[in-house]
Amino acid sequence: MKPLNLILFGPPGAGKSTQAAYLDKLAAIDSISTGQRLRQTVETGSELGQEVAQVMAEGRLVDDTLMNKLLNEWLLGIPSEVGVLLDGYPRTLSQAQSLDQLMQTISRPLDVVIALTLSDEEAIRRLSGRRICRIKGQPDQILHINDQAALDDCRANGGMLIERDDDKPETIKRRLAEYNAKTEPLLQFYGERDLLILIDADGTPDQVSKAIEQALQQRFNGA
Ligand SMILES: Nc1ncnc2c1ncn2[C@@H]1O[C@H](COP(=O)(O)OP(=O)(O)O)[C@@H](O)[C@H]1O
Repeated sequence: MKPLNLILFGPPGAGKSTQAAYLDKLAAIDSISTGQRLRQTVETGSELGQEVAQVMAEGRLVDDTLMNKLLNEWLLGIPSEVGVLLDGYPRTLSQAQSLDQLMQTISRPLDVVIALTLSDEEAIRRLSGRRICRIKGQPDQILHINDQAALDDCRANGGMLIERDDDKPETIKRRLAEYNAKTEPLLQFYGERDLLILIDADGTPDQVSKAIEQALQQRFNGA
């Protein structure tokens, strides 16, 4: 498949990071996961990191001006011959407008927007039981506390189980509310330009990946 420039939308818990990792392998794409990059900024302990940590822990959105500036830097860091997948950006109309401008300036047109859809109930179930298994020297694995085999496997490999600061019940509600109020309206913004593909995310990661792959094949290879 040709290098694509795409946006992956979806409410918290829809499985954006899991699908981004899958799409990374499918095509020549580098992904920018804003949540992940912001958490790295927090880990540096810098002044900016401390500010961001507070906003994230409350489930609010980081300020648009700052986000737009960071995104510009991150996007410019991606070689022009590979595509880009944006996971977690844009999240507001101001961010979408800023992205349009930047993509035009650097001649990197947006090819498609994939929106994962999931009910609030299922998102809450997933997020409140979500844990990260961290094993030294390996990429983080996401698992659910109901998955005993995955928990045992993580412990047996010397992994540490971590709950994200923003996966607390009150914060989850706030994040979903932010998504529904500020981000979901962007679907119309992209739908009007005929860039939007909706994918039901209420399935296993494999089922969702297959649905995405099929939709992309149909759109770009006419399969
Ligand atoms: N584009 C963005 N604009 C503003 N805040 C953002 C953006 N991307 C990430 N964040 C911050 O990082 C948090 C975590 O984002 P992310 O890891 O994508 O999780 P999720 O989408 O599951 O809530 C958000 O709740 C928000 O505080």
